[in-house]
Amino acid sequence: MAETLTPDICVIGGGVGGLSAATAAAAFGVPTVLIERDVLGGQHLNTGCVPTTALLAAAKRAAAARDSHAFGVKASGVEVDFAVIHRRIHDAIARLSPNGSVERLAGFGVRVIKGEAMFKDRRTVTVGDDVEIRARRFVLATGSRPVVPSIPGLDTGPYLTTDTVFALEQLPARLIIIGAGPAGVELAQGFRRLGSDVTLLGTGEALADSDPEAASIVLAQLEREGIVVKTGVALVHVSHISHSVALTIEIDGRQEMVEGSHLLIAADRKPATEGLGLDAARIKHDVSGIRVNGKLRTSNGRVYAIGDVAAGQPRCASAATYHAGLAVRNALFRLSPRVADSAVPSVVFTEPELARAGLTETQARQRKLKYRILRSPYHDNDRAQAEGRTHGQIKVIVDKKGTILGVTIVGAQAGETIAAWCLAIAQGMNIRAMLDVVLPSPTFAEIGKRVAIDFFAPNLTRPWVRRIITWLRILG
Ligand SMILES: Cc1cc2nc3c(=O)[nH]c(=O)nc-3n(C[C@H](O)[C@H](O)[C@H](O)COP(=O)(O)OP(=O)(O)OC[C@H]3O[C@@H](n4cnc5c(N)ncnc54)[C@H](O)[C@@H]3O)c2cc1C
Ligand SMILES: NC(=O)c1ccc[n+]([C@@H]2O[C@H](COP(=O)([O-])OP(=O)(O)OC[C@H]3O[C@@H](n4cnc5c(N)ncnc54)[C@H](O)[C@@H]3O)[C@@H](O)[C@H]2O)c1
Repeated sequence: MAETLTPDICVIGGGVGGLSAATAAAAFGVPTVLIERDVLGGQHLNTGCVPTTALLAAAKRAAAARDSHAFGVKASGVEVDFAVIHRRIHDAIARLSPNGSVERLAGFGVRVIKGEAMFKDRRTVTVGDDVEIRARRFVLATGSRPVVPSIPGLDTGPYLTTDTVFALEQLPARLIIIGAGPAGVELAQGFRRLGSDVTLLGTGEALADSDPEAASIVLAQLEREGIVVKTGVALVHVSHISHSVALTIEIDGRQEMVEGSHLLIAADRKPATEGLGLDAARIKHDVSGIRVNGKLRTSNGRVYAIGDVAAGQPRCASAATYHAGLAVRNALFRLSPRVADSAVPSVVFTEPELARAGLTETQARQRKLKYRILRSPYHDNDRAQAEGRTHGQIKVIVDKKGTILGVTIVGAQAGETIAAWCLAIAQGMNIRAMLDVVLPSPTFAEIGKRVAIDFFAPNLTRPWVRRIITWLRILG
């Protein structure tokens, strides 16, 4: 072995989780090594959140330009130049890449090693034949990879995954998307608004992890925009013919054919555990990922697993960064903070956006909690009416005393307005806090105040309240 290193912390994987863990560890002044086999930044920067957001930004402008006549603004002949959109997506990635570059990490005190990491034993990792690392603690942040479903005929021709779709330099004329989770739904709306014909296929319900009322509002909008959505389908066969693809599906016992120019698989992801030598390190794992306890510790006490590779955890960038902070604190200080299972919010960045903090109603029911639902529609909100963005609602779940358990907002800017609710849930606040706070007006955030008023409204007509008012009136 050419070199042996003995850092305090060795992080494997340089996605958003690994980068956060490595920089956090180095900020405490401890020797830190980060191993990455590909480009730094992982899914978040290269194939996930950043390119999707850049695509959706262009799509929103195209949709706004087309809809502008309703506001008395005529924008005729809206044209999409996909080459510019492609360039903007990759410019955004390039502008953000320096934040996690080898040089910047070196500046923080992180040594980056390029190559494939593999455990040799319980506390030794090798990178090829060149480097051996014996660290005090390891943080595994190797993320996940797209799963390609086994459909007869699929492998006989080309198809896209979320890893390759952002390499497209031309707009797909007729796009079939398999997978109606957040990625499939966001990309369906993005490509449709840019001019593709889009068919979105789900084997189960679309946006199945979201509140069904909220998901139906998003799906209705997708259909209004001309996206063909089919759920509960079985994928029977794929035929690649010249420059097109024909997919046979079965729906309600009937077979039908869906044709397109391109096929995008956004169906599922699997944890990236292969080739890591987990068994040599006695790290328990299965198809769902690396098994962790509530402190993100694996069956090998020296090793933590975070982000997409950790079994049973939400797969999103915010979970990966949250985990990174917890794992580093546990590894360095043995503080043992535990993962709070409702701490990680989620947002589907369609228009309307679908945002959740804390529990959904389904989760509250599964946990047999006693709860009350408060709702307020967007069409009662001043800003929503003034801007003509009235599709949506807020749904708040509170316990009997009003403690906020969960919030789902579907509507304009839901991804921004959910932030206040994330704070409220993290601090264990009561819905009264929303009544007491003064909000700027007119804002979409005011729908939160409306539900708080609804919670307390029944009290205002109670006999004892009337009696107090009567007594005070007598006293002058
Ligand atoms: C299309 C799409 C859109 C998304 N949009 C959002 C969004 O809007 N918001 C959100 O919160 N989440 C979003 N996500 C999910 C989010 O991107 C991921 O949950 C998050 O990036 C996972 O981070 P990670 O650090 O755990 O893993 P990854 O980003 O997968 O990084 C893992 C890294 O480890 C490296 N690696 C793997 N094995 C080894 C090895 N043996 N040795 C060395 N290196 C290794 C990989 O090369 C990779 O760079 C999206 C995902 C997709 C696909
Ligand atoms: N805005 C966001 O926060 C955001 C956006 C995109 C992705 N993500 C996260 O990234 C991860 C990946 O997202 P995703 O949407 O690709 O995956 P997902 O697992 O969330 O959804 C995949 C969908 O494909 C379906 N599916 C599974 N197997 C299938 C098969 N064999 N054939 C057809 N359909 C199948 C599932 O039922 C599900 O509806 C998720 O954890 C997601 O939460 C987050």
